[in-house]
Amino acid sequence: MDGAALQNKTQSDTKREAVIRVRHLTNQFGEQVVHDNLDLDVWRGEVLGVVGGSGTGKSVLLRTIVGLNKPKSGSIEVLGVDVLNGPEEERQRIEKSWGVAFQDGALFSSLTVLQNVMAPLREHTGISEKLMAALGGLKISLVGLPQLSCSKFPSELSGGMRKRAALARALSLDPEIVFLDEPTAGLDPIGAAAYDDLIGELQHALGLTVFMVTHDLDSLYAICDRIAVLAEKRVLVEGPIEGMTKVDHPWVQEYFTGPRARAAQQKGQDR
Ligand SMILES: Nc1ncnc2c1ncn2[C@@H]1O[C@H](COP(=O)(O)OP(=O)(O)OP(=O)(O)O)[C@@H](O)[C@H]1O
Repeated sequence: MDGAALQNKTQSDTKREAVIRVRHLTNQFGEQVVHDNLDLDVWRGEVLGVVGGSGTGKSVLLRTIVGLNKPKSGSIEVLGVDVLNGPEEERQRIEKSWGVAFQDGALFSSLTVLQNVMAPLREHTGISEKLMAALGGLKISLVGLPQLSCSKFPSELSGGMRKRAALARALSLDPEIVFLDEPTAGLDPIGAAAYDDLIGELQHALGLTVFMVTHDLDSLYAICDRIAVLAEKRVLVEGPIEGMTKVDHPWVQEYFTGPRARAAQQKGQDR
């Protein structure tokens, strides 16, 4: 089965709502074309794993969708709003519907964990300090951090705790969509599995749509509903992980049928 056939099959199987719709996206830095006419749909309520070789533009895609990178051309709709060319007030409104957790956490180093989690509430809502602190504390519990971490600074946390704090901040405005950039990178296998479980649980409990850039095969098998493979400057194929081994492309074959993939698949079945 080729990429297009796999995509057609999964789309006709289920008529679902695209909460993110990327069309004809082109990103270029100087002479380097990173994306050329890239299309992608992200369905409501799914965990989409975005994979691809190093430098294929996974992070650039994430950054472009959330407005941190201006593309050369193309269109992006999030929850029906044109985030590239729509009215500014629509854009600002839609920004509150998503949260982003970057690879290194990107927390404010001079703020405590609680202050970090309260920051989006302070920016986007007019609620009282007391209510902000209560909601912030709730999000910190939700991601499995102890309450005593509220008063710690990011430098006083472990790498895994920093990732959870970043997730709590991403959840602070009760978003519909969460973007995660390599969330398990740098975690030990037990920490990474615990983080995957947390994402899976939160996605299920809160009905989140998750856009996750990852290299982690364990995460793909454990929690992703669908995979989008970036190669050749576009989404080469998208669909459930089971179909990936049948895609006739050297990188996809090597990635999804190599020994690491087989081990991850086995682990996924054992969970
Ligand atoms: N602001 C920028 N200016 C110039 N080039 C950039 C910029 N941002 C990204 N690039 C280039 O775009 C390409 C894609 O980068 P990106 O970080 O999206 O890759 P990636 O697929 O996430 O890679 P990795 O898996 O290694 O993290 C790289 O060649 C990178 O150097």
